[in-house]
Amino acid sequence: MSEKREDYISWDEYFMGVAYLSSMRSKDPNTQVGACIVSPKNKILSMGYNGLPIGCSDDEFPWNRVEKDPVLNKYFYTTHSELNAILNYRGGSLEGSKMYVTLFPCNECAKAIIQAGITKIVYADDKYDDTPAVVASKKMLDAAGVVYEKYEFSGRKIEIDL
Ligand SMILES: Nc1nc(=O)n([C@H]2C[C@H](O)[C@@H](COP(=O)(O)O)O2)cc1CO
Ligand SMILES: [Zn+2]
Repeated sequence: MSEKREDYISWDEYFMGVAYLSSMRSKDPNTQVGACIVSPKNKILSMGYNGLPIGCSDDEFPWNRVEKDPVLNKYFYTTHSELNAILNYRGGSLEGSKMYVTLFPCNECAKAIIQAGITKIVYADDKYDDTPAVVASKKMLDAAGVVYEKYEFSGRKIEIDL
């Protein structure tokens, strides 16, 4: 009788891998973010990446970051991956679920995460940790009892022929 294979990916690699795969759909030239929401029983409930709302053309809206006029920058228009993952969910409740996300959530997404009942965040990168948005985000997540944990990179590389 043959044994089961042993080099299968872990739950964490699976869910963070899906978050990274989602981020690859982003049209943002500077930062691509992906999120994956998982039930307490390890079922994937939803995914999202940072992008424009439906009907707002990727080719017509701006992708700038540093224009003086904020209307000419992307920030007023892009929906963050975390909010998209929450909004993409078409099932019942996200109460008690976990979110895997490639970049630490901002204050706006933290509010949505808290209000959706998500109780744990696993994040890969925290490159904006010293910004007010992330400081405020952590303040709210702490107050609401949402646990956040840094993803531990396993070193595994996955190549997929598409
Ligand atoms: N947690 C996050 N999730 C996201 O989806 N984003 C998105 C918004 C922008 O489209 C992009 C950040 O652009 P930049 O400032 O690094 O050029 O990533 C940003 C953050 C940061 O808080
Ligand atoms: Zn956000």
